Amino acid sequence: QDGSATAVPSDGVEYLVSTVVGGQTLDLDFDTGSADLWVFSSQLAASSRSGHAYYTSSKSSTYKALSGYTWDISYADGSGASGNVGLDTVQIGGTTVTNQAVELAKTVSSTFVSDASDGLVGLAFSSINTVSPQQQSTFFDNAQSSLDSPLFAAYLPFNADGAYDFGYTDSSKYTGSITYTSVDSSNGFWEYPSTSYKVGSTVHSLSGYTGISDTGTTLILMGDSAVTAYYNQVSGASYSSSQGGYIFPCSATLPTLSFKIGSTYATIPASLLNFGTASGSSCFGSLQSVGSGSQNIYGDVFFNAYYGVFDASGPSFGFATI
Ligand SMILES: O=C(NNC1=NCCC1)c1ccc(Br)cc1
Repeated sequence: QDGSATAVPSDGVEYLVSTVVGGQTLDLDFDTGSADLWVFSSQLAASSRSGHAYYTSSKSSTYKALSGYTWDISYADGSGASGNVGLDTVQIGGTTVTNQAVELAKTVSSTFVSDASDGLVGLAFSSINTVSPQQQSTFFDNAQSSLDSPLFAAYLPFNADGAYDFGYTDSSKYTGSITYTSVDSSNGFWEYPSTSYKVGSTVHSLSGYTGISDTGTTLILMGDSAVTAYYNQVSGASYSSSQGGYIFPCSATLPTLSFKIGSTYATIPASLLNFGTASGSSCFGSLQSVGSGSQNIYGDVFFNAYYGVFDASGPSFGFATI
């Protein structure tokens, strides 16, 4: 059963989707960069649950415990969570999956306590699910057989309600055509070659680099050579260790940033490259460093400009201008 669920922007950091788990409604962060569906649960300390909706398995008539199953996830930004596992019915928009592995948090890191989400829905490949002793399938993997097409799409417009579409692409959410590229899922991500970028109109090579489409990451994270090349073109830009990234005068003129997804450039407009006020008259850049490694991470700021299609047949990733 195809369907669409509304994604609401929260604090400019994430988009939350109202999701029903065992009859209980939670606001979850859909994350194409991980593969665990986990929720704040009644097993958490009250101080960790503060400000959050949480799932209580004893209140669900359809919950089935998976005895002895555990999960423990660490994200690239240093956040993490862990707990135990059961099966329950999960409803997202018009799509329902029965016997979905639902990972109940017993611990969550401070980032999650302070963020607005009540848990995450992992939409990367099930090969990186952290449940032990038996890996579990993602909501999307479980839903595929009931969808018209084995795909979902992310529509995340800047500062406005968006959507996740399951089983179809919605042509009212994009202009022009969708450009697809083959995905290498061997690392468990929606990953593809990303071997060139442009600062304004100046072309740079990124030999051997890949990109990952990751709705669970807020910003655009690229290698230091690209980040340095970009901010060298921004008057007054500097790296601020106190702010944890590159900042610039809010009055600065920003160049566009383009990067290849497969063989086609995606272009991020200057307006999206100013993430907002850091402090005083300094603004924080939407482009920041991914640190070491050759994987660029194209997060929500990318999806603010492009409708993203995650197609399991292939697999492939497609994008079209919003
Ligand atoms: O963790 C990742 N994405 N999701 C989330 N981040 C923070 C909370 C959720 C992530 C995935 C792949 C790579 Br490469 C780097 C980061």
